[in-house]
Amino acid sequence: AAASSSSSSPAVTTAEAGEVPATMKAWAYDEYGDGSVLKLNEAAAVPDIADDQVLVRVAAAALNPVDAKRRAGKFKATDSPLPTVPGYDVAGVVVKAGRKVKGLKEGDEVYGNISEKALEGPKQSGSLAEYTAVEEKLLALKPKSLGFAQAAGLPLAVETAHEGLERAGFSAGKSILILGGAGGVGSLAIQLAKHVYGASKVAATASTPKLELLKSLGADVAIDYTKENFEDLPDKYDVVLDAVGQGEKAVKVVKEGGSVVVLTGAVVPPGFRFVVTSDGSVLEKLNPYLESGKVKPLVDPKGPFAFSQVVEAFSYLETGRATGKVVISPI
Ligand SMILES: NC(=O)C1=CN([C@@H]2O[C@H](COP(=O)(O)OP(=O)(O)OC[C@H]3O[C@@H](n4cnc5c(N)ncnc54)[C@H](OP(=O)(O)O)[C@@H]3O)[C@@H](O)[C@H]2O)C=CC1
Ligand SMILES: CC[C@H]1OC(C)=C(O)C1=O
Repeated sequence: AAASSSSSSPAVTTAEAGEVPATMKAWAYDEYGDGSVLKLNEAAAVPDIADDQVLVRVAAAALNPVDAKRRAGKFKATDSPLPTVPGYDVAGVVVKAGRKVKGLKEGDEVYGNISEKALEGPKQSGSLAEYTAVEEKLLALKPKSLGFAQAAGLPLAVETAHEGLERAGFSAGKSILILGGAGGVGSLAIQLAKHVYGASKVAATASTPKLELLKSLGADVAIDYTKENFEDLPDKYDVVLDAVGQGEKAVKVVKEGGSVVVLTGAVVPPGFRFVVTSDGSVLEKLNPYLESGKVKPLVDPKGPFAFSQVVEAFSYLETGRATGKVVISPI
């Protein structure tokens, strides 16, 4: 399921990129609810760009659980107004640049997580559309060795994994347990911990069919949660990264003075939770690892899903069984 390193032919040519229509196709919902509120709008307004933004012709997008939680109204108190075009992760081509944009130009192939704060005023017009407007600082040039679909599967998940490791003070020689190693965040957290940070030991949990995948990503120990409880095993870790919602169990296996980073669900001391901040400079920092294939995006083999299949793609994501990222491509 690991991404191929070949770059797929872009869905958007630079020539096409030069012509910006007034309307576009976009998936949207005007009320909170389950997947049935999602409708394909054939004539949505192409978003305007601010001075510090670029307009991206979307080639690929990826789904995140936060898209589904947001659509369910879980974050309505701090959400942007309805109607919403969902989608945080984008890969595509710059077709227009605001007058304060310095580092990007028309024709650049870019990728990123378009909402700086995932829960506080996320973009109302997201990446599940033909065009989206994004601040330059949230984007990076797409790694040349990755296709648009592979690149779209990185931003929010890899930024979360990176921020979690940074907030935990993870560093070379430390041990880590990753709860949910086969998911979008977990599959990248294993790779970052092992191949970027130089972990002494990476353990991760998944169900039986995914254990070999965890090892292929860099895990030294793959724990089958359908057969044993990690909290009953003798091993303790410098850091535990919880991408499942097992914060109360996670604290039982952290070493004295260690860190428990919780991405979702209950938090008990010494655990802490954070919400990812989008930052293009993190993608730039990781670029050598991504270009070389030392860190690979994992695109769930059930995809990439066609743009017309977004509802089906969300249904699959919401089973909680996705392996890596659910990607929508081409758009
Ligand atoms: N705080 C923040 O900023 C962020 C929070 N999150 C949250 O983190 C969580 C994970 O996100 P993401 O990785 O994108 O999710 P995914 O949908 O990609 O996770 C799916 C994976 O979870 C695994 N999984 C499910 N249950 C368990 C379990 N009990 N033990 C081990 N693995 C399990 C599945 O493996 P299997 O089939 O083997 O069970 C599957 O491969 C979500 O709740 C998300 O909302 C994500 C990003 C940012
Ligand atoms: C409270 C964590 C929330 O924020 C993101 C980005 C998720 O996926 C969540 O569940």
